[in-house]
Amino acid sequence: MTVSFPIRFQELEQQAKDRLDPKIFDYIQSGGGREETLRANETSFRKWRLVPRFGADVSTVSLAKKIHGETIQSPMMLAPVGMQALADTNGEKASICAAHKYGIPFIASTVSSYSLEEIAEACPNADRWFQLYYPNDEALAKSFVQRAEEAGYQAIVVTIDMATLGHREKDLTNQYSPFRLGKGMSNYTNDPIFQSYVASLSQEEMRTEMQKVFFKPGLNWLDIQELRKATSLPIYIKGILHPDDAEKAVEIGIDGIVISNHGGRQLDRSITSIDALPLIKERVQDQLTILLDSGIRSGPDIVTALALGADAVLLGRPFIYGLAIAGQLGVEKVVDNITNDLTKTLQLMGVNDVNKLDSSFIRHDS
Ligand SMILES: Cc1cc2nc3c(=O)[nH]c(=O)nc-3n(C[C@H](O)[C@H](O)[C@H](O)COP(=O)(O)O)c2cc1C
Ligand SMILES: O=C(O)C(=O)c1ccccc1
Repeated sequence: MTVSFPIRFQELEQQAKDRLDPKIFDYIQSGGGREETLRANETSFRKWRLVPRFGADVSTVSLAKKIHGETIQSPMMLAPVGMQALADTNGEKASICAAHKYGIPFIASTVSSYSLEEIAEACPNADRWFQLYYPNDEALAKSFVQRAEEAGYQAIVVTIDMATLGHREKDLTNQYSPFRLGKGMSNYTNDPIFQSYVASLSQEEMRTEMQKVFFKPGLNWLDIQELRKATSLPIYIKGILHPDDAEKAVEIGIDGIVISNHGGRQLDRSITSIDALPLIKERVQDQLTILLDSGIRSGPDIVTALALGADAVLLGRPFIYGLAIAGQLGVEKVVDNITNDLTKTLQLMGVNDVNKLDSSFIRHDS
């Protein structure tokens, strides 16, 4: 019997669960602490209600967005997710090609299964951004950025919510650590600087060395300012939730932010992204690009984020589940389904261009 590709998120998750090793599934699905934020990510979208208007011709709907002068075909991107070979052997190489089919950017993680060069080569015309876990080593940080530039990446996304790994109860119970298994090291082992550090070390010692440079709990605004000087690529900061931090990003010439609680995987009881958005937007207005993730599952979720002032959203677990179920085709099905939902949502709201969304289309259900 062939099982049809799931439409509902719950079924997507269930089919991925059926296919994956239980510990790997738990690693992907779970959140930090008691998973309060993970749950809130979904429920807080529902506190917003859409207010449709009548009279616009919605026979066609434009989803295209301009981000830094580049057009993306719909207001979404694939979020940086590490170690995608856990879901499918082709990992990031499958996901980036799926993203390219839909004309949306793929954001490659620092801890991807394949190196940033391999990912770029898998689909050379794809829009690609590089997510940086700022290493606790200046030379390595510079080298990552330089390699991303050389491999045609169009932006750097610095993730700032990883001072330490979240206290993930499921992974701790399962005693599962992708680090211990040596996953997600390709960008390190293929780096000339990293290679010079580990030349005479055993595999085991190399893994320890990688973990040592991975976390930079002392990461601060000066580091970001230095990075600003070191590259001419647009820089995004991912993990912003406070308006003061968004304002600081503007001050030092950052191009954009990703409002994110890391899909509820880091700080439990964190504010949700959609709840953080209104005050951040009020503070920074259009001074930088605003992206948002954590809990995006449907067309109405995307419309809510855009109506409140986001320029585009990032998809995390939904596309990873698609990848686990059917590789590249699975990612395409997920993007296709969410895109169709978005199109219909806009038509039913009387909006024929995604750029026309604003706060008049939304009301808080209090
Ligand atoms: C398995 C997994 C691995 C992730 N790895 C990274 C990563 O390497 N870098 C990063 O910035 N965010 C990482 N994230 C967070 C995502 O970029 C994104 O913020 C989050 O998944 C969005 O929430 P959602 O899954 O509810 O859509 C990861 C998320 C998951 C589920
Ligand atoms: O699991 C994560 O959310 C994540 O970002 C990560 C952290 C360490 C290694 C790989 C991915």
